[in-house]
Amino acid sequence: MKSAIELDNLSYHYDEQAALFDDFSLKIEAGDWVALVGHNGSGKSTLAKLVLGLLEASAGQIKIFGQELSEATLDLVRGQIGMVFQNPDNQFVGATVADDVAFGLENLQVPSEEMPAKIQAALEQVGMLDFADREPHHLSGGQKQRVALASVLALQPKIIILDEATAMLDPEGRQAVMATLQDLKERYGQELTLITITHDMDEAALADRIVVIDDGQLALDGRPDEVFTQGERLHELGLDLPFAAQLSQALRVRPDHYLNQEELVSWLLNSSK
Ligand SMILES: Nc1ncnc2c1ncn2[C@@H]1O[C@H](COP(=O)(O)OP(=O)(O)OP(=O)(O)O)[C@@H](O)[C@H]1O
Repeated sequence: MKSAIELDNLSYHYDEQAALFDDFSLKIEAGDWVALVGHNGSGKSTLAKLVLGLLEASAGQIKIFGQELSEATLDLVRGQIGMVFQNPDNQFVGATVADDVAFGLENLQVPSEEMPAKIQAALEQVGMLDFADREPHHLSGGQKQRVALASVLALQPKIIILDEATAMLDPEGRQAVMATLQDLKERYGQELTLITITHDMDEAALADRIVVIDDGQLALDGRPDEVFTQGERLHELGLDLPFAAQLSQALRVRPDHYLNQEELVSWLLNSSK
């Protein structure tokens, strides 16, 4: 099976600046949920923009499902990738939630009789169907991001990139967006590749794989349990451990083993019996 995203020996630098990426390679397999983490300015958003063809690499290749990204394939490649950004308020064009989801479909010239079903399906998948006739600007931050996700889902992308999509949300909104992503992964399985760019390690813990970038270099790469047993290295990279891992370390529960929240709760319940 072809990788969803393959970056081969990529180089990129902004204007007169030194190279941000120099001979950078990374493969993301279809159906994976990858959390891309790293301190401020490490290159995460730049990487997303390169993948979308919004920036052009000075050397190397980008392949999306085996298709090389070039001027000729740009539209095709972009059609397979949906993007949700940080600021929920900058993503709305429609007067109502339904209009907003319709906008992308209109751009794709989807016949008008097919639209209501597609809009309904997309809003249902993010739990926002009851809000179809509301004005987007009157929703909470978490609801706005779920609508932004519905607008992307309606276009049936194979890859969705969320660039710090929960950074401006309160804990409840963040939780709702993450639960929606978990539902989507369950629903679509191998058909959907998710990339979440985040500073929140509790969010990163939900992914199948965590890729840590440090000044354009691949610093760590592995499953959450592999990455979170390297607390000191993460600290050097300007990152924290998830809360459950911090607590289990403080309690000295299996120091060489990463416990997720459920495992920690079960350990605490057992040890108090
Ligand atoms: N348009 C630009 N022009 C010049 N330099 C830029 C531009 N955009 C980003 N940079 C620089 O490139 C580097 C990587 O930025 P990027 O936004 O990719 O990092 P990031 O990991 O997404 O950061 P953050 O976590 O703060 O969002 C930073 O040093 C940044 O200052």
